[in-house]
Amino acid sequence: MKLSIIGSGYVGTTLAACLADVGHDVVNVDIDEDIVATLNDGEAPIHEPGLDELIAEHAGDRLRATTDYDAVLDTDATFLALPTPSMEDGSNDLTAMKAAATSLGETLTAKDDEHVVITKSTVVPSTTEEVIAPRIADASGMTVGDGFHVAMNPEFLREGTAVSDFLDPDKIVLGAETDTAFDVLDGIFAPLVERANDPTVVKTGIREAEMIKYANNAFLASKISLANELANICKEYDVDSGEVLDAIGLDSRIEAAFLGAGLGWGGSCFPKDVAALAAAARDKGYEPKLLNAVVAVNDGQPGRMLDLLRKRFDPAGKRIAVLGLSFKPGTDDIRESRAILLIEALLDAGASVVGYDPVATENMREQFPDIDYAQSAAEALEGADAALVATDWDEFAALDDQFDEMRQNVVIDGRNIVTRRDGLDYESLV
Ligand SMILES: NC(=O)c1ccc[n+]([C@@H]2O[C@H](COP(=O)([O-])OP(=O)(O)OC[C@H]3O[C@@H](n4cnc5c(N)ncnc54)[C@H](O)[C@@H]3O)[C@@H](O)[C@H]2O)c1
Ligand SMILES: O=c1ccn([C@@H]2O[C@H](COP(=O)(O)OP(=O)(O)O[C@H]3O[C@H](CO)[C@@H](O)[C@H](O)[C@H]3O)[C@@H](O)[C@H]2O)c(=O)[nH]1
Repeated sequence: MKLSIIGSGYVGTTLAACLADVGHDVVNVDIDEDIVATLNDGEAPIHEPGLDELIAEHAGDRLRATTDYDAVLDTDATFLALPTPSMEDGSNDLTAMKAAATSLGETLTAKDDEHVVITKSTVVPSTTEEVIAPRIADASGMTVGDGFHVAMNPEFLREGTAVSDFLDPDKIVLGAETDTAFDVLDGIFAPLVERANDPTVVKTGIREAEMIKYANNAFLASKISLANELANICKEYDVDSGEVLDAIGLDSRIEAAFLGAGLGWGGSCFPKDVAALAAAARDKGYEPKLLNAVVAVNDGQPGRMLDLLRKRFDPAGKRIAVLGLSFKPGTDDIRESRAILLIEALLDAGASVVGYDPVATENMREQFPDIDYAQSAAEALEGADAALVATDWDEFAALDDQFDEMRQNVVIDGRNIVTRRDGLDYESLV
């Protein structure tokens, strides 16, 4: 099939490369000329394992990029993969979605055959039908179901494993209200389903598809917060929370994934999506009590880590190494990274901070240009009074005599990853 994708960030680029790989002709439309040029040069505009290879293979053939919306005219369907960031009250900022819907509608006036517009972005229930579809209708002069159709296909990929998550998903959720839309969605995903490891295809309504995405992320974030709360209680009773969480994860009704206790969840999705779902609930007069608590537990973890440091000494005037700056291992993304909160708190307390991360240093330097950055964990530890471990990069598990170069031997582990050794004043957050 011929497909267009508006927005070529983490999701749009992965979607484009993977859909080209399963055999479709794909064009990416983005307002960012640099991203378009990078894609047309056969390179990935973002850092994701396997993405460079797919783009190098298909660019100039089944995959191209442009800033010109007219490219959608030669396609059967368009995905909207635009950002939906948080506004002050947590609700979605739909500026990019609205702008893209209007541009798309204006373009579709020149199209003779029917077109299917698929929301890929994470949006609260009713957004596709009540915000996006009316804008396309107004700008195109067409009506929903006659000239164009709308659909919703939420995305569950994780950063760091985006390509493999997309090409081998647990489930594919297709939300639509018309047979035409479902037929087009079937045509798009059939070659992926055939190649993947038997994913379940969930066919549902548009609002249900929108909600499934939020429910998925809310559940995972809640699971981590519950693991953190249990681990915090374990700590009070000198109980090994790792053993407890591993054991409950063996229950097939609970499952081991996302029980990793520690500094909590960050990234571009969980904080934004839990906030948007809570804001959407409040908008309808329902106070989301459990989600509020899930956020509160998450927000509390960095402060608990600082308390463990303060138990040893006042950080004012001390040199503190923060190991790990990205929001999770395997990515250079620092959005909503817990390390940001630690660094802010340390600076507020009058400490001097040296940060180290295998790949995220340059991104953190934009946020904190005035702290020190080390080229290695060993360099960060040299002369430090304490080390705070913020991200579970594998290399931190292997640290050993590098700790000998610290001025004081305090190590507070926010991810329970450092191997215990003699001579360290080591404490895990959980
Ligand atoms: N990043 C993830 O891991 C992930 C996973 C699942 C779902 N999502 C959701 O997918 C959506 C997109 O997220 P992302 O991380 O890919 O965003 P992103 O910020 O990485 O990319 C968005 C792209 O849209 C482009 N854009 C903005 N306005 C435009 C316009 N009017 N016309 C054309 N292009 C325009 C930007 O230039 C940018 O390249 C969000 O709703 C997000 O919540 C993200
Ligand atoms: O047991 C765990 C697992 C994760 N995390 C933290 O949770 C955050 C998010 O991690 P992860 O879910 O692996 O990364 P994301 O790329 O943010 O992916 C989430 O957000 C995406 C955007 O919506 C969804 O598509 C994915 O399904 C969903 O997992 C990170 O800060 C992790 O450190 C924990 O603290 N403990």
